[in-house]
Amino acid sequence: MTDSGPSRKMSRAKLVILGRDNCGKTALCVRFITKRFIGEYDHKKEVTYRCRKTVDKETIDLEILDTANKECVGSAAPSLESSIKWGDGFLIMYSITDRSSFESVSHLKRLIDHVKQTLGIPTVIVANKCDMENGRVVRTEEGKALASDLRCSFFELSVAECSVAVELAVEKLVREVRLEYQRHLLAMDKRSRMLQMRHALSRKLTRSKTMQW
Ligand SMILES: Nc1nc2c(ncn2[C@@H]2O[C@H](COP(=O)(O)OP(=O)(O)OP(=O)(O)O)[C@@H](O)[C@H]2O)c(=O)[nH]1
Repeated sequence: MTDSGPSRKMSRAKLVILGRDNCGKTALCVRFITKRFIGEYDHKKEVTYRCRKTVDKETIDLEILDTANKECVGSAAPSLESSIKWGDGFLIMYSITDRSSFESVSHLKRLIDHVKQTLGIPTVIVANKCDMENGRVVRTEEGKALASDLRCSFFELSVAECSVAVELAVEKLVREVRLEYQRHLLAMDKRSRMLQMRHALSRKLTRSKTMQW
């Protein structure tokens, strides 16, 4: 997140896409950036995409980290933690056709809270592959309930079938990151006002002591 000068608008944000292997993370990134759905990708590499988008009439430069096949335990954990430290906002994905991907959502959310050492980090949960109704093993209600427990926004969509739904989900995350940025600025302003007041008060006290002498 960075301040773009006097207007204090957020000009950049770093988003991290998390989720079990094969849930559609790369497909979502590519869909968001190019509006295209491409069936198969190289699954081995972690990639950072850069793009400029306009959300609510404000332009923003996004860096989107597509994490590769990461679990929250074992040898991949330190690298996952460094990706989380890097990010401003998180999109956790699962596939409605893979229960283990659904089960990893809460582990990932807990890890985000732990690494960031605070609650309320902008996080959106995306249930993917809703075009595969025949293979569904996670009900929409389960996804909604989990998102509500974890206090995250929730989208069920098909990256394969709907570009607009992908845009809505990522834009929601951008809005949440912006809101957090504004909150952070307000807190900083408040802190600096308090410090100014404290300095002014201590100067006044010193002056009045000097006068007594
Ligand atoms: N039917 C359907 N298939 C999808 C959808 N999204 C992704 N896929 C397919 O799911 C498979 C995995 O997609 P990826 O985008 O590579 O998944 P990933 O999460 O990046 O996988 P890893 O790189 O292994 O972590 C590919 O064969 C995609 O074509 C979807 O909405 N519907």
